[in-house]
Amino acid sequence: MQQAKVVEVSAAVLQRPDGSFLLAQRPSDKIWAGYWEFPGGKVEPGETAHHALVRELREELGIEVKTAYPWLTRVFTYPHATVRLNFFRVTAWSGEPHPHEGQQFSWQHPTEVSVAPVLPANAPILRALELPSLYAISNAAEVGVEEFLRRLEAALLNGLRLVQVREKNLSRNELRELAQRVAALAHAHGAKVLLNGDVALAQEVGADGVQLTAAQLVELRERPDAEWCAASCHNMEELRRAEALGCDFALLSPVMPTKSHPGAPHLGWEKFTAIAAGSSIPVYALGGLTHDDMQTAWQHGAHGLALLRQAW
Ligand SMILES: Nc1nc2c([nH]c(=O)n2[C@H]2C[C@H](O)[C@@H](COP(=O)(O)OP(=O)(O)OP(=O)(O)O)O2)c(=O)[nH]1
Repeated sequence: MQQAKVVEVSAAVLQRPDGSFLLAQRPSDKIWAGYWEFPGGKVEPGETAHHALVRELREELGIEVKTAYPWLTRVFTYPHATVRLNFFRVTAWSGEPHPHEGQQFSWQHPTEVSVAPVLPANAPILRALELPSLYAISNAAEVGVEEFLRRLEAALLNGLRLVQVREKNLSRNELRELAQRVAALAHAHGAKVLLNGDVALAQEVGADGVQLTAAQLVELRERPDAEWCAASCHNMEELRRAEALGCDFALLSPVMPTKSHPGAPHLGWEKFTAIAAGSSIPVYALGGLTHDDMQTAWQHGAHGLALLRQAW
């Protein structure tokens, strides 16, 4: 049987420092006219996805790309074609975007998109944009619960918006109480909380979702019924499982040697990129990293950083 041709497309999430991003309305002479999309277009023969991105933004918006990070790749089958959408986050450019092809533009915020309809392939992309760059993992047993909650509040005041409660050394009752307190505090600051490994307890304490362990990924046949579901991955196979299960995002670790597993093998950035490149879901880099590694993580295809001790 002949394989259907896949059309390569580059699309830009132009992001301003306040987190808003640009959507454009498809012109009346194109398929899916009137639908909202990220600026971009087809990759031409001989071009890389990055070249196509730079060319399309010059032609469509009249801007020059200064900084573009490879982000998500999504294959989607429309009645007219199967497309591979290579999304980049564009965080710096010169010039002011102008509609060179008569399109409407609109700057939107991740949690309150007010234009419709958006191209069908783009719904998970909009959801991914709700995820912040930093994912902080708890270490309450190590520093003490009260001290941890003090540090959590300071971090929330400083803009932290995504937290994982991961405590392997607490009893179930201690964990329940801690998770309830973390969820209450985080929600008061508009942050989300995921609980490691326990879907039922996550629901019970009012967490926003669950962080599946690699072992759970192997066992589960269906995505747990949680608003947010993430997965802890260490290789390509686990990341593919996380995507197939419908997880919203993944952690990929350990990128660098860690204090908790001295001498254990680590991925390094090259292998991290080889695994994360082409992922359809956001991937956070975890293991032996600090706040200073954020840009390096973005350059290697990560959505952001997950930090444990370094977060607090
Ligand atoms: N630009 C863009 N295309 C998207 C997005 N989401 C999505 O499914 N697509 C699909 C719609 C189209 O099938 C394909 C892009 O093709 P296009 O027709 O816009 O490309 P183009 O600007 O190079 O057009 P043309 O000159 O060949 O007419 O990708 C998105 O966010 N941005």
